Amino acid sequence: MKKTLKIVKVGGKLIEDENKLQAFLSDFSELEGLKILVHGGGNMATEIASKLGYETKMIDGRRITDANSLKVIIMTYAGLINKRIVAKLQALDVNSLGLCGADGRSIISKKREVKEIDYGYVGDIEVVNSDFISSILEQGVVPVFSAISCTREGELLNTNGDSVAAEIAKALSEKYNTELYYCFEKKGVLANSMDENSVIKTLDKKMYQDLLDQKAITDGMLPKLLNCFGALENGVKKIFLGDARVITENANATEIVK
Ligand SMILES: Nc1ncnc2c1ncn2[C@@H]1O[C@H](COP(=O)(O)OP(=O)(O)O)[C@@H](O)[C@H]1O
Ligand SMILES: CC(=O)N[C@@H](CCC(=O)OP(=O)(O)O)C(=O)O
Repeated sequence: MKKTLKIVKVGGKLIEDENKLQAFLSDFSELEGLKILVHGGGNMATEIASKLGYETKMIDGRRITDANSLKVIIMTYAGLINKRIVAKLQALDVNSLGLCGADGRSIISKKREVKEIDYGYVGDIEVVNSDFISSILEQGVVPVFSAISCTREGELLNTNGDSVAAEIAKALSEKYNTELYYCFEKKGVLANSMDENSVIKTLDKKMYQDLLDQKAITDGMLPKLLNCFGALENGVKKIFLGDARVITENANATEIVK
């Protein structure tokens, strides 16, 4: 029988608040079984870029990444945020290993082709090295991924954190029963973005399409849900979206179903 593997993505707005980050990591440290953490950090990168005089441009929840923003992103995601999270997990007695896509050739991507929009140094994931990742897991070590992938030619690329989590979950579904949890600043997917309590408990593809038609899904929720439905169709067993507590208590969150 396959073991269960939980892949948890935590968004940038939760990790930039020290108290929220600590509470989340404490809950994460108590999760039983095999687990992987993927973190974002978009807000912090925007803030640091601005201090350096670089302007940030986002389209539909995705960052337009020029050469300067790429440098900021590598330093912020793979450096500051990733290493801080790993150190905090060590203090919580979770032996963890911080990675970006170049480490262990774990996430190989291709630079996104320019169509209507030039996203710049942004990667679309081609291969996840599931043998390498499972070899870490089987040693009892928890991989912590930043939202950076790497091309076969050795170029680091900014990669949406939600996509990193979904692609890891899909690739590891051959070896494990995978469950995907997206933790962000709302309680779940909202039917009405003005009403924090309009959480949709169960979201299927038909309802998703209706919400898209009504323009009730915008910004960062667009890549999140696109990734969720892609993951569900590619072997991922359970998917929940909610606030930081969704990993321990998912009754009030959104479950994605076919
Ligand atoms: N229908 C919706 N339900 C919930 N959030 C939504 C919805 N539509 C747009 N959003 C926005 O999407 C954001 C989540 O995406 P994002 O900011 O990228 O999160 P994270 O950085 O945590 O991954 C929410 O904070 C909210 O502003
Ligand atoms: C290409 C792209 O959009 N990459 C994202 C990666 C970080 C991320 O996903 O961070 P959050 O989870 O905090 O939103 C970005 O640079 O914003």
